[in-house]
Amino acid sequence: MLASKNLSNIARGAVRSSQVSDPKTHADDILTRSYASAAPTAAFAGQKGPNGKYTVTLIPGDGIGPEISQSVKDIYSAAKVPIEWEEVDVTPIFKNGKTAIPDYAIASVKKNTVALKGPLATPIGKGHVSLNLTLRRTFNLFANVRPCVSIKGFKTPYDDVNTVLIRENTEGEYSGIEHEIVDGVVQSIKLITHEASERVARYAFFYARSTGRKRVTAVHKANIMKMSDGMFLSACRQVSKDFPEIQYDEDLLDRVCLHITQNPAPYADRVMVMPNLYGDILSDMCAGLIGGLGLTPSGNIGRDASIFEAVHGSAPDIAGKGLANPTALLLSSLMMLRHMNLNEYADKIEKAALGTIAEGKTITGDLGGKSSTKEYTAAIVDKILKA
Ligand SMILES: NC(=O)C1=CN([C@@H]2O[C@H](COP(=O)(O)OP(=O)(O)OC[C@H]3O[C@@H](n4cnc5c(N)ncnc54)[C@H](O)[C@@H]3O)[C@@H](O)[C@H]2O)C=CC1
Ligand SMILES: O=C(O)CCC(=O)C(=O)O
Ligand SMILES: [Mg+2]
Repeated sequence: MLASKNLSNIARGAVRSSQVSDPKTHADDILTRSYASAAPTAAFAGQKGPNGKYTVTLIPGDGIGPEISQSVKDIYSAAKVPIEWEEVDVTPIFKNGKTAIPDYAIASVKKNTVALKGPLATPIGKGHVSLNLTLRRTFNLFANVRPCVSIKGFKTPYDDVNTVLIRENTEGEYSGIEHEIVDGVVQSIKLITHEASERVARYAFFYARSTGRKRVTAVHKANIMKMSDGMFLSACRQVSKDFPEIQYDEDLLDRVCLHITQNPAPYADRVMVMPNLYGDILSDMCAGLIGGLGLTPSGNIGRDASIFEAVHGSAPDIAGKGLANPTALLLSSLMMLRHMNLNEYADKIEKAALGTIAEGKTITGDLGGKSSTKEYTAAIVDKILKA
């Protein structure tokens, strides 16, 4: 349960959000609200140093991570964002026979309470555990907020996608509890607790309230996973009673996939909350509706720290070629700025980035353009300097 102090911070967020835009459905009008990150607590949203700047941990990551992180750094310098980056490398070390994230990297996030993270690659099958999941668990980043909004200037079958998906981020199918019972038989445990389900459900209702969304939909497969998803639903139902002004309903994951791809418009009125794996898959599917993974941000929100990262991975197929689209990481960083209450910087950068895409002259290959990561970044920087 969130402390009452935190409730009032969220209420303040609600006032800010309702002031920034009216409830039209055009992408232009909803963007600011959609990339909002309703902070669970302002007390843990960055520490300002004596020089007036915030120190933020930066994990550049693997594959395209360093390229897109450099792009964010260049854009932040141009926009004079009062942030000093504390760059850390999370290449795993071996500690007590297990893979671990280096202590100094953990200490940096703990101290700064806010981090921006590039993608981290995870070996398939054998090899070290996902460091992304390790970070989420280490800092108890219980809610993964994944907004997905149509981008003006990039034509897709729909121009009115505006979904917000909140994924339980610490357990479920991602618990990593697996064992071989006998030769040829493996068991993988989907762990669902009432506590974690209630916590993420409460966050989803807070988020809906503070961003002007009128409904929370719990997405599940409780027809099949009667006990685990059943418990997730019972926690959501219980929490919904505390938010009488927000409508609550439930829908099956497969049906949601069908309906969103047929017509995403009705989903613009709500927040969808769901167990871990469903959120992982559904967020990539939604990204496909707006032009791909180069465009979708996310925030891993906890009480003591928050880590912002793109929905996408390390994109090994294009790494090191200067082709990556840095927009997803940039938009994640804007969620971070709003989380830190640095809204004016976020607005300035968002306008320049989305304006560059809308013009369509200097865009990356995934959006049908011919520009490199650096050229696209330079176009955004140019817009910021001329603003
Ligand atoms: N949060 C994280 O750090 C995540 C890490 N991963 C890890 O990343 C590695 C690669 O995973 P994949 O399945 O290949 O997924 P991926 O998301 O890295 O790539 C999927 C496709 O989208 C494209 N793409 C992704 N980001 C792009 C960008 N910014 N600009 C242009 N195109 C982009 C890639 O080129 C690729 O064709 C794996 O080791 C996986 O475990 C995957 C997802 C999230
Ligand atoms: O940790 C990973 O390698 C993949 C995680 C992932 O796909 C996600 O969080 O969306
Ligand atoms: Mg994923």
